[in-house]
Amino acid sequence: MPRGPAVDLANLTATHQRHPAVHHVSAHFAAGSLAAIVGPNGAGKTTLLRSIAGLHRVDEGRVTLSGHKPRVALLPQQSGMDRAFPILCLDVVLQGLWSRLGAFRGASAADRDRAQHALEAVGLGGFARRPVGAMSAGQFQRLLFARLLVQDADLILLDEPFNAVDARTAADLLAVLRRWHGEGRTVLAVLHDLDLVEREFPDCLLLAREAIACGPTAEVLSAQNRLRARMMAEAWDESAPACAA
Ligand SMILES: Nc1ncnc2c1ncn2[C@@H]1O[C@H](COP(=O)(O)OP(=O)(O)OP(=O)(O)O)[C@@H](O)[C@H]1O
Repeated sequence: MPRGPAVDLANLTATHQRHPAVHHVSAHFAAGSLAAIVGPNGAGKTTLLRSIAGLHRVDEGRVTLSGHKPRVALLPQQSGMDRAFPILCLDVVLQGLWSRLGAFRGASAADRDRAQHALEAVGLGGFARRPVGAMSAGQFQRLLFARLLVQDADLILLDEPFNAVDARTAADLLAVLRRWHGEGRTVLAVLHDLDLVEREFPDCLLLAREAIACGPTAEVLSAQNRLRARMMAEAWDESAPACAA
C-alpha cells in the first residue's frame, strides 16, 4: 500500500501576469508513482510543480491530492536559490523540520542527530559546520536532498534535481529517489534528460503548456508526441492571454 498520495490535475490553468504558463492541463499520477514531468523550455513545468505544491496560484481547475493531509516537500531549482546567505549546512537540513517544530523552537539533540544522519546519507557526513557558501553546486544539491530526507514527505516534488551535478552525484541522488519510490512515496520530478527518464521513470507527463500525454513513459515519449510538443513550443505566443473557457 503506497504511503504517497495520488495527484490529480483537473483542467488546471496557472498564469504569470495573466499569460498562461499551464493551460487546461488534466493529468493523473497514481499513489506511489515515480513520474517525470518533461517538455521544452517554457513549457510550464516549474509553474506546474509549484502549483501542485500550493506555491503558485491556480487560476482555474484543481489539484487534488488523495489521502488525509499528505506531507508535501519541494526541491526548488538551484538557480533560484541564494547561496550567499550565511548559514551552516546542519542548519539548512534542520529547516526541513520547521514545519513540524516551528521555526523558533530550538532543535533538540535528537533533531540534530536526525539532521546529521541525513547529511551522512547523502555523503556529506563531515559538512555539518561548513557554511553553505563554501559548497560546490553538486555538494549543495546533496545538502538540499538531506533537507528533503528529514522532511519525510509523502509527496516529493523535484525541479531539475540533477542539474549542475556530476555523474557520481547524479547516481547517488537517483538512488535516494529510488529509495523514496520503494518506500511508496509519490515522487514527481521535472527533468530534461529524456534518456534518464526512459531508463528510470515508469511514468511521465509531457507538457507543452497543455498536456500532450500522461501515462507510461514509453508511450508518452513516442516520436509523434515529442514532435507535437516541439511544434507547439515553436508556435507559442508569449503575449497571449489565458482564455476564458
Ligand atoms: N516569474 C515569472 N514572471 C513572468 N513570467 C514567468 C515567470 N516565471 C515563468 N514565466 C513564464 O511562464 C512560462 C513557463 O515557465 P516555467 O518556468 O514554468 O517553464 P519550464 O517548463 O519550467 O521552463 P524551463 O524548462 O526553461 O525551466 C514561460 O513562458 C515563462 O517565461
